[in-house]
Amino acid sequence: MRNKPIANVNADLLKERKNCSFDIEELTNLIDGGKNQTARRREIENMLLKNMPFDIIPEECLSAKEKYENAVRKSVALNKIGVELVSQVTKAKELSDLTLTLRRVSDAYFREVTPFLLHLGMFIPTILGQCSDEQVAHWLPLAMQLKIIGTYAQTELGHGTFIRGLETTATYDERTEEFVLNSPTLSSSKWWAGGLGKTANHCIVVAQLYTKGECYGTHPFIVQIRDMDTHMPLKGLKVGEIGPRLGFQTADNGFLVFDNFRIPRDSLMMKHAKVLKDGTYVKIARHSKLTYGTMIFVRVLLVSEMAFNLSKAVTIAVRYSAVRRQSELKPNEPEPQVLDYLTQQHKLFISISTVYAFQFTSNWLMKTYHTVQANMKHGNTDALPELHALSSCLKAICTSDCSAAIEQCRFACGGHGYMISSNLPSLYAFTTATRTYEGDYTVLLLQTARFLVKTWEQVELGNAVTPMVAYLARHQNREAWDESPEGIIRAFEAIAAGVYQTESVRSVSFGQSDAIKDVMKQLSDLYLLYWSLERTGDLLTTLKSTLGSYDGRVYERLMEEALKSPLNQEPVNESFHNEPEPQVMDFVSQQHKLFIGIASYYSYSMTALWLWDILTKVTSELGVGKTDRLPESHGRAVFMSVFNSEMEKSVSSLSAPLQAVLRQLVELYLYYWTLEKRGDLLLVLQSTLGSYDGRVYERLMEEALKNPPNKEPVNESFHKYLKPFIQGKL
Ligand SMILES: CCCCCCCCCC/C=C\CCCCCCCC(=O)SCCNC(=O)CCNC(=O)[C@H](O)C(C)(C)COP(=O)(O)OP(=O)(O)OC[C@H]1O[C@@H](n2cnc3c(N)ncnc32)[C@H](O)[C@@H]1OP(=O)(O)O
Ligand SMILES: Cc1cc2nc3c(=O)[nH]c(=O)nc-3n(C[C@H](O)[C@H](O)[C@H](O)COP(=O)(O)OP(=O)(O)OC[C@H]3O[C@@H](n4cnc5c(N)ncnc54)[C@H](O)[C@@H]3O)c2cc1C
Repeated sequence: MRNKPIANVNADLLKERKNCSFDIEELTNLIDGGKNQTARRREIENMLLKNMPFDIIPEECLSAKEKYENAVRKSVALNKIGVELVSQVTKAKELSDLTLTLRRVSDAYFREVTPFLLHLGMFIPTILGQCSDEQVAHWLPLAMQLKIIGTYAQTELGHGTFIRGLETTATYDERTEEFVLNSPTLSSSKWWAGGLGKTANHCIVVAQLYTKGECYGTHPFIVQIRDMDTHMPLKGLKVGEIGPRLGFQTADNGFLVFDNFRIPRDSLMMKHAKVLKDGTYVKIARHSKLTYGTMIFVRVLLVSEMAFNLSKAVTIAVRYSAVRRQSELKPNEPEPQVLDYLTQQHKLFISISTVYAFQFTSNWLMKTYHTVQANMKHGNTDALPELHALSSCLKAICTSDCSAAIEQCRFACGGHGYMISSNLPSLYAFTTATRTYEGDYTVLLLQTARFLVKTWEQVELGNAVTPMVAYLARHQNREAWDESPEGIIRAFEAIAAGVYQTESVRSVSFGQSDAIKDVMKQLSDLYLLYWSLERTGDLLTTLKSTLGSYDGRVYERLMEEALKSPLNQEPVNESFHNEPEPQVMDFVSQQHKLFIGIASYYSYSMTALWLWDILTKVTSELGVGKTDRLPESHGRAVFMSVFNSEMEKSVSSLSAPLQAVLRQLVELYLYYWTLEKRGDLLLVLQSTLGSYDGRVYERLMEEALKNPPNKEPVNESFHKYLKPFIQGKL
């Protein structure tokens, strides 16, 4: 399909392609993983092109409800083909290649994401990773053939990061051999699960397991949540869509609240722990964190997801930069392509290199993941902590870098890059979420730091550490290395850079032509040089700080530095004899403090008047006394208003300079209290998160309930597409 010549190609693009120093097909094969894989991908693309419904109206022009229904329509058509293709596969490797190809190609049909993303990305992997063999045999075929549609509900209104703090309870009732699910508080409402709002009929629920009066911590349960025929939510639970968000608009992220909702005993996913009929808890896992396994898997997946998303963004930006011409550099000559500007290349080339850094590292990380999994099957969990640390830091960095790089690509496309139709805003909205979900950036980096500190302790004790962190031992020389946060950050940057360089060299060392090797080498060098320049500060061996020295001799160093000061080279400065002492007003730093205050005063006085209107409105709308701060605000408002109007009346007979000073006093009063009481004014922020009273969860839930998709219990796309599809009638 793509290798056929296309008519009417822009002349500048053609020229750029002709200038290419290597065979594009060869690089395509490298990216796909070989010639056969390229051929297979094209075959699947052609099949989808023939069979997939395209958008008639662009997705972005539809209402939220229409967007969702359109996404279901396309997902069902795509999954029909996917299920058919999967059923023809016999080998595990073929299945993983096919899944990856489908994942990549399917993206072409969605501006946003499919409501089935969680089914594919987390529901199926959790069945594989958390179910006993018998449970896998039951659930996996149903899930693979999409007879059931699932999602993964771990996060709650009150907790996403701190999993041990989840509040949903699953209490075993040995009389009926059931677990009883409850959401004891508002903050325990499940929140965020993709596909939960409208699409899924099953859900993995992570809850605190109680049996025989004891709590055994969080465990995953597989739970049916909607009737398979009517799609109505089952009795004992409340489920809905959480409301509009930055991206993921077609993923129907949902909430779920349990009220004594009963599920059979074998709903507990029993690979790592089980509860016997009589309620006895049996631990099977050799490592307490194996129930977190799906998260590790998805973090590994996300590295390649980021490579893919950035590759799309940078392809868009590079092609457009070849087409776009701007500014007359020489009179009567054509304007140059923006791609020719060095500053434009600076924006784009690092993204290209980053794509390859991510993709090579991702291939390596996935192999490492499978090796660790294979070892764990034989009971060896030794490598799990390192895999957790590695997947955490690589996930954190690549998601963060990827969304920043996509923003650069958007900047590189000027105003047109801001159009939804450029796809750059959607790519950004999708990738910036990845920095938060599946483990927040900071939190995951802290997990890695924890591992590195522990490893460092082992190095200090002279114990052996794994090859990946062996460089810590090599760098025991204090001059080159230290255990400061900067040192730790430097350490994991070294890991990432090291993997990229070795993996890219290994991947291009056979088969590939010299031309490809040259380009890969250049990209690799660019990546390393770019980041060493970006992080020059971290790479400095001394911190140039009296306070941060390794040996902690803070006071000695402060004194040594003080003694070096030129002022200390003479016992009495000549100004003592000759110059008058300056007024503090003459110090620039003092003027800075004062003049900013004066300038701010003028600008804020305008703002204060504006805020005043709002404050009055808020006070009257909410009613005095509704919160304990409102009476105070009211009193303050009366003072302000009386002072303002009374002063105005009385100053008219005074001289102009005095009038001006008194007016300034009024404004100062308003300004002072506006700043002092800005917390109260937050009432105008229109934010569920930033309200003055801090009723965050209540407001999130209130807003979610106002959400139009929640006005109908079952969306019509269920009857039109989902039901016929699930029942094999489509
Ligand atoms: C037709 C088309 C075809 C399509 C094909 C399908 C392909 C689809 C691909 C799509 C790709 C992706 C899409 C996915 C979409 C996902 C959407 C988002 C989903 C979610 O967000 S789900 C929710 C995720 N939530 C989180 O990630 C929560 C983050 N929090 C945590 O992970 C943990 O709570 C914690 C921060 C790690 C802390 O945990 P805890 O308090 O229990 O632990 P401690 O800090 O006290 O540490 C104790 C000890 O445990 C070690 N440890 C922690 N975690 C792990 C782990 N995961 N594994 C191993 N060990 C772990 C930690 O290191 C400590 O060890 P130590 O004591 O130091 O030895
Ligand atoms: C688009 C999207 C889709 C999602 N899909 C799902 C889904 O399908 N299923 C699901 O279960 N969840 C899902 N989530 C939820 C997601 O996993 C959580 O939002 C994520 O894990 C972060 O947790 P949090 O929201 O509680 O953030 P918080 O932990 O509240 O983070 C807030 C701030 O506190 C900081 N912080 C928190 N803890 C610490 C700490 N220990 N040390 C230092 N700083 C800290 C963070 O760095 C951050 O700056 C989704 C989220 C999004 C945005």
